[in-house]
Amino acid sequence: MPPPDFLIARYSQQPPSIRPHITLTFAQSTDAKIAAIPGKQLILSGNESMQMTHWLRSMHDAILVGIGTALNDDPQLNTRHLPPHSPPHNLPRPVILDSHLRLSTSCKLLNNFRAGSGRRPWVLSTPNQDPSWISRKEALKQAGANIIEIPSLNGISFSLNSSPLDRYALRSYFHSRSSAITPRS
Ligand SMILES: NC(=O)C1=CN([C@@H]2O[C@H](COP(=O)(O)OP(=O)(O)OC[C@H]3O[C@@H](n4cnc5c(N)ncnc54)[C@H](O)[C@@H]3O)[C@@H](O)[C@H]2O)C=CC1
Ligand SMILES: Nc1nc(O)c(N)c(N[C@@H]2O[C@H](COP(=O)(O)O)[C@@H](O)[C@H]2O)n1
Repeated sequence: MPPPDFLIARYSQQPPSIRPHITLTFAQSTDAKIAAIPGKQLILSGNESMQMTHWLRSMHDAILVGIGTALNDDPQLNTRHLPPHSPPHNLPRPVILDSHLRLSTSCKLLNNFRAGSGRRPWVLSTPNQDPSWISRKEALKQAGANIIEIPSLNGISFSLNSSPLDRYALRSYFHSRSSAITPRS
């Protein structure tokens, strides 16, 4: 089964050659909320909407979330709601913004990677000489994460003209929006 026509029409265009193609998505309640109480994942999407999200995931190179989302939701960021297909649907590369390397070594993203059912997660962090940061870096690498160190003062900048992801040849990414990550033009 292919993706719905309206998604094919929108996403079959080649991504622009200079800037990456970014899709920003979030599910919102009728009273404009995207999250509930801390520590609890809030499922807002119904079945059809969730399936559309998974089609979108299959059509992007990567999916970007903040560490707050990774810790709160322990997400999988895969395409498991799509009908089985041969060859398998494209899985987006999970990319986590995590300056202090708080990601758990036993999170589902790393478990799925080690089980062969998910891509290796990329953790974008800020280099640090603190021994505890270095030891967390080693533990996460051991668990399968690719730690990408990006010097920054006030958080990793995602200016549309020079995203750190450009350097890693990700031409499209799917940005699951939380409250904290906002794109700058
Ligand atoms: N309804 C929906 O569609 C979605 C809801 N959510 C919800 O959002 C909540 C999590 O939100 P938050 O923790 O506020 O946001 P978040 O998931 O973006 O995490 C915030 C943290 O990410 C890191 N971060 C973000 N941008 C960064 C940057 N440019 N450079 C370096 N580090 C950066 C910082 O450590 C920051 O404190 C969860 O409850 C989750 O369920 C998340 C995604 C989609
Ligand atoms: N499409 C959509 N609908 C909702 O109701 C949601 N809460 C989200 N959240 C995003 O999806 C991630 C969970 O992914 P998995 O189901 O574990 O694959 C979550 O972390 C948010 O980024 N999305």
